[in-house]
Amino acid sequence: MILDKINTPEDLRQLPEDSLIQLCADIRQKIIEDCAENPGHLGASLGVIELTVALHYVLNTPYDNLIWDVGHQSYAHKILTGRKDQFKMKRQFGGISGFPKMSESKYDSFGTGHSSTSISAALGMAIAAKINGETDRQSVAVIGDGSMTGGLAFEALNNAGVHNSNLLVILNDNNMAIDPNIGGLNDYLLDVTTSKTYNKLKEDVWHILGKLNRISPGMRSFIQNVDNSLKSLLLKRSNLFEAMGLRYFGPVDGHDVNHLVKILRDMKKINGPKLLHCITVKGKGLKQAEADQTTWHAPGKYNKDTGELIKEQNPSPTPKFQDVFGYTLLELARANDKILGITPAMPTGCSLNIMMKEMPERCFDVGIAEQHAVTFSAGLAAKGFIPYCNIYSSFMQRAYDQVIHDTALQNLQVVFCLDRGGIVGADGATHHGAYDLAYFRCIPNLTISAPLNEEELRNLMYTGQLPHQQGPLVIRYPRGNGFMTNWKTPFQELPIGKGRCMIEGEEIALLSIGAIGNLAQKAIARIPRPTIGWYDMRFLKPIDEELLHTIFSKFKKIITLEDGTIIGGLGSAVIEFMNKYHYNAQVSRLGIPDKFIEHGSQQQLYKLCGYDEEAIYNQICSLLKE
Ligand SMILES: Cc1ncc(C[n+]2csc(CCOP(=O)(O)OP(=O)(O)O)c2C)c(N)n1
Ligand SMILES: CC(=O)[C@@H](O)[C@H](O)COP(=O)(O)O
Ligand SMILES: [Mg+2]
Repeated sequence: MILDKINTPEDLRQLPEDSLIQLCADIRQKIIEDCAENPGHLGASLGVIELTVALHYVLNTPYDNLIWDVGHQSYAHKILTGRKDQFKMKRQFGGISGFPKMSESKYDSFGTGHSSTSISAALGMAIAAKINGETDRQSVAVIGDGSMTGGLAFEALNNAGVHNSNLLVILNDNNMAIDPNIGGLNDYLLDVTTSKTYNKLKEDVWHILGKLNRISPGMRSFIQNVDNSLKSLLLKRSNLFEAMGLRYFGPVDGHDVNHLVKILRDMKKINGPKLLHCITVKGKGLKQAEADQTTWHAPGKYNKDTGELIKEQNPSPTPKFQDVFGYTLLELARANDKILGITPAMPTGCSLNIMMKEMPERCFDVGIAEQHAVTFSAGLAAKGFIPYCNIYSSFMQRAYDQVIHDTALQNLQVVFCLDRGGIVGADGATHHGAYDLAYFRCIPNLTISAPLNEEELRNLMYTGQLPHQQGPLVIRYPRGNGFMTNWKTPFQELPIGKGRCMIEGEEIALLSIGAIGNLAQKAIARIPRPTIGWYDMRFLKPIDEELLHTIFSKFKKIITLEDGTIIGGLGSAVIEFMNKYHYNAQVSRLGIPDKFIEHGSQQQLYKLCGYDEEAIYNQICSLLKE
């Protein structure tokens, strides 16, 4: 294996060009073998192996900046940049991250995980290099066609066009996001790829480029100028990226490593912002992954020889929360024709695809565009529809102002279903839904809820569409399976802002919000009753003050439990209540501490944060001893 001899890009750059194809094959084999046992984002990473090898071969990394948008496609990059042996432990507790991370490697020029950031970051680095007089330093952003639909990417392109910096954007166009990439940009990219006029222009540009290599620098700049003025008019009219001020090259075959090397070498000689459009295949090299790209985006375990997916040994008898959302929304939508479903590019992830199958005209996949998803929903609500806007908690961070300015301020009835609230597991720090309870609690008009289980999720979703429901409602639930086998219970309206006592107690009151309360229940079951009282608060805002008065009048020891950051969430709300009404109690707050939490299983991370079942039990015991 050639890969055996390669540990760093410096080793790679010693290889003759004719061995690059074999190196790509070796890397592909390693990724397929390792991910079979230790799953991750397979499809995207298989699609950029040739690009990764060509980039590290031509660029002078880490002096040159190389930024991977989202970063889920960075496996070949990790293998080639000193992490070959650690790759087996990626995404596991204590192992390397599944995403690029500046603290992990000097070759990770910028940390990613959320989409559409790469062009902004690369432009920042390109301008920094320019200011520093480093005219030879390249800054390269590799961004997918899906991530290019994000508003931030467009903001960056718009800005890049007016700076004469050494920025290269590689558009990795595989015509897919996690689900099929849909929208105007996607149609445009397909047009560019197939248009005859366009390909003619492209050939002319390559022709000039080829000649540039063989002539003197003075002549080169003269021809470049002539080429620019002759073509700019035509290209600017016909090409979006040229119109924004970037020179456009392509489309090229993103799996022809030797051709990519040649093109990248040529492009290094051209100053100013430029974009190379590469056509790739998501899942390249594994038949099943190419055939079903959505499943193989992050497929779980599979047989490395046959590519057959391995079924879970003991599948959970309870449903995933996301599926409870999906089936419940369809059920509600059948009965209420005002209900619509919105997702920013996660129809499979959040299970809106369940409603999409039956009612495609009432579901909207708006692209990787969380800000737009929220304001679009607000617009629909302003005209009397009831949008269920489903966004993963950590991606909702993008749309904060849209929730405040466009939705809450106008008190519009949008139901925000926040999937992946709390610790998510292997995706790690970029993806934990740690902050939502805290960042939403300070927004007026917003009702914030978190269901304890499937039945509660259904009832909250039901309550959200009732005619007397006012303003925006947040329903926040975690990644993974619920707790009930018979979860399709009849709908019941839940009183807004009301919590409930689950277990009566005498010495300590444990107040929880959301599904993490089920761990509290288990911990309390180990203590002889009736010592510990358990309260499921259901709503963080408005918080149930009546219930809190009852609790504070009875208990002097209180534990709060939330699967979210301690600062600003339930614990903070309870302490604020205590101060407001001058109660005096000892309040211990369990939740995510004030630091970024890495990757691992959910259980490992609950333990790390001090709120797994054992930690809750220990906290109760230590309070009992006092
Ligand atoms: C802000 C944000 N929203 C959603 C996601 C979830 N997500 C991760 S990868 C992906 C699809 C990306 O598509 P593309 O950029 O084309 O890359 P590909 O997977 O096709 O290589 C999505 C929606 C994310 N990481 N960040
Ligand atoms: C890279 C990315 O952002 C998504 O693929 C994310 O990993 C999906 O997470 P779930 O597995 O929780 O749907
Ligand atoms: Mg794509």
